[in-house]
Parts: sequence; C-alpha cells; structure tokens
Amino acid sequence: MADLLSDDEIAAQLPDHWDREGDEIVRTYEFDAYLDGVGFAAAAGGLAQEAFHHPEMTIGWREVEVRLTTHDAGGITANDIELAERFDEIHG
Ligand SMILES: C[C@H](O)[C@H](O)[C@H]1CNC2=NC(N)=NC(=O)C2=N1
Repeated sequence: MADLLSDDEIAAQLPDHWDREGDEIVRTYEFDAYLDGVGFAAAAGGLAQEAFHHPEMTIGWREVEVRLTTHDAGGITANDIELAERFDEIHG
C-alpha cells in the first residue's frame, strides 16, 4: 500500500490546476460540449480501472470535477498524484 504524503510533499508534487482539499486532490476539467466531458470521464474511468485506483467524478454542464484520495491509506498518496497526471495527459 502507498504511504501517505506529507503536506510539503503534496504541495511540491501537486500538478498544475489541481487543488488540495483536506484528504483529497481536486480538479475541475472544462469542455466545449457536455458529451466531451462524458467522453473524458469514460476515458478517465478506463485509466482508473487500469491503475485500480478510482476517483470520484461529477459530470456537469461542460465540466467534470475529479476528486482523488487513497481510501486504503486514509489520505493522499503517490497513487493519487500519478493518476492525476495521467488524467491531465488525456485532457490535453
Ligand atoms: C481493496 C481496495 O479497495 C482496492 O485495492 C483499491 C480500489 N480502488 C481504490 N481507489 C482509491 N481511490 N483508493 C483506494 O484505496 C482504492 N483501493
């Protein structure tokens, strides 16, 4: 199981556009069309399943909010940071 990151490690490793909210990291991705967000969520879900590390995703009007935390560790780990970076790659 991945170890919890310290506050300093989280601050240093948090990717651009992501925020920390307690035990979660959060980003809201914006899209030109609703179905673009739906497609992103589906692709992100595939990456999550591949990593076996699952975010909460809220699909809204031309935006998708993604929340990541490591339930098994009770906070933020490298698994969250790494998956956030993969989500950013597919968003472009
Ligand atoms: C047994 C445990 O639920 C699994 O190892 C995976 C499933 N997906 C997961 N997803 C997230 N976000 N955190 C976890 O700790 C986690 N654990």
